[in-house]
Amino acid sequence: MSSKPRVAVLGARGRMGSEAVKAVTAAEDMELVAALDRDEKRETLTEAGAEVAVDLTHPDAVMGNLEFCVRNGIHAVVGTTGWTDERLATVRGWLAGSPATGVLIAPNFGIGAVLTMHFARQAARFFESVEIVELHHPGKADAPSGTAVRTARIIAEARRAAGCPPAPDATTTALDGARGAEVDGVPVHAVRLRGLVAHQEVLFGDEGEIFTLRHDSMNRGSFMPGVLLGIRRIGQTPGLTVGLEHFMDLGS
Ligand SMILES: NC(=O)C1=CN([C@@H]2O[C@H](COP(=O)(O)OP(=O)(O)OC[C@H]3O[C@@H](n4cnc5c(N)ncnc54)[C@H](OP(=O)(O)O)[C@@H]3O)[C@@H](O)[C@H]2O)C=CC1
Ligand SMILES: O=C(O)C1=N[C@H](C(=O)O)C[C@H](O)C1
Repeated sequence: MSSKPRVAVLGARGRMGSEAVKAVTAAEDMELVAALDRDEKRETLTEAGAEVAVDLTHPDAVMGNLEFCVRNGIHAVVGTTGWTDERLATVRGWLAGSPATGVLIAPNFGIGAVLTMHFARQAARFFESVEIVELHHPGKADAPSGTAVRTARIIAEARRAAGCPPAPDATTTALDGARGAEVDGVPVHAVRLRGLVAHQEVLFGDEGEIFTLRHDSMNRGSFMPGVLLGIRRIGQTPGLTVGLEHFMDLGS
């Protein structure tokens, strides 16, 4: 990769993409060479000589974009949501055919959001109960958020490893959705409200105490240090990396 990575943004007219265009343009150690949105052809990436593509599009679009990038040896920094184990396995398969290429999938670029997940992993085994509430702007396409799904999986994995029993819940009758969506055994509640940007609470409870981890992104600029970190590191990180924490030297 060049000493100044040549960067393209996909989804460049969107809420996140337009911020990323500004952030990459303002960063002195990288160069914006393409800004693509819906209906613009992916070949622009190769024509522009892009070395890193930042995908901030839509769950329906991201797989096609990534296949193109990996096939052409373009590293990818992905914020777009909609990830399942099957999708991740497909990306790993593409990368097997292009072993020098790196793909970072970051459920959340917010440094505080990554720390929330890190601390949630540590707290998970100490409390009987855990639930997640994520709160977002009403323009969001997917529910629950990718961050909430990832947080729930991290918590569930830590609780399984520690041999924790399921959280107590005496509910026998409920309206559909009243107890949220169950992600790996963790209830996740999604709020969509005008005025919000991106927020999450992880609630841990035990006899006589509640422990709450909360993160608030007040604007989309809050995600940009994480996006730039991903661009700076992905060229030296071949293969699939899931989660920005792997670039943050957090230790255990
Ligand atoms: N990881 C993180 O930290 C964050 C991740 N996100 C995620 O990023 C994604 C984008 O979010 P947001 O910016 O709010 O969404 P927006 O809808 O504002 O932006 C998405 C942009 O991508 C465009 N687009 C849709 N399909 C394609 C395509 N096939 N090729 C190129 N561009 C396309 C859209 O065009 P059109 O409007 O015409 O559909 C739009 O301009 C979501 O999945 C969201 O959850 C968001 C915030 C932070
Ligand atoms: O769509 C959003 O806005 C966000 N999407 C990501 C998610 O689904 O977790 C990250 C952040 O929550 C903002």
